[in-house]
Amino acid sequence: MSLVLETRNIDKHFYKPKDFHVLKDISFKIKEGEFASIVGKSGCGKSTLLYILSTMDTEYTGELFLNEQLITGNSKEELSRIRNRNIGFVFQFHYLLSEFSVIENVMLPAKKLGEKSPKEIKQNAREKLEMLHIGHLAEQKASRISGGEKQRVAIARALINNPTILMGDEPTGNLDSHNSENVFNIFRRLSIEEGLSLLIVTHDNDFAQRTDRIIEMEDGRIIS
Ligand SMILES: Nc1ncnc2c1ncn2[C@@H]1O[C@H](COP(=O)(O)OP(=O)(O)OP(=O)(O)O)[C@@H](O)[C@H]1O
Repeated sequence: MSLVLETRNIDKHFYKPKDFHVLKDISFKIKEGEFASIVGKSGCGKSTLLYILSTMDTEYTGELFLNEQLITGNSKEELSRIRNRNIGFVFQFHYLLSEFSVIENVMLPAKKLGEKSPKEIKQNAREKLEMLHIGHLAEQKASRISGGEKQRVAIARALINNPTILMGDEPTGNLDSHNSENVFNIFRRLSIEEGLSLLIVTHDNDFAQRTDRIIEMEDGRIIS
């Protein structure tokens, strides 16, 4: 099975207000279709790590590979293209554009990538919404749907460019247990049926326990 993500000896310091060694020798691999979680106490470096893995932060040492290609050292423009095409994101807060319809929100990352016609993008967006059982909401304004539905729209938006990996920072952090369960089941199905890899930062122990692998962090290190 191919490797989707690999880190080799990633280290990072914050230098302001004083030198702080936030990530220490982080090395791990995520395979195709693997559903992994990152856990650890508040402040241990989970979000900082995710920011690097998502290619948004380039201020680190060590190496980051995506789909077996070294991407550390690539230009900002190249990283932006790689990110758009290969990585989907889901956050605690959905960041939908409230005045846009559901389907317009889902279409945005594909429009930004600019590789398909508007008609094709709309068709793909419809398919993603159907897959998440919210096809009937396509023409609704994003401000008019429930919190659980918004998070499903955010997942559809994250999937629109058919990424190889979906990364999440507390994607169930703002949801009740019923909607969290829904999101977990969607992620599980995506890993099994679509071969999507998932790497999810979570404080939800129940959620983490049911993923394929738990990456546990403490004080900037992986401890298990
Ligand atoms: N820009 C920054 N400059 C300096 N220190 C920072 C910066 N960003 C984060 N930190 C510090 O780095 C440490 C790790 O932060 P990070 O947000 O990665 O932790 P976390 O494990 O995601 O925490 P939480 O679970 O609360 O979200 C914290 O001590 C934080 O205060």
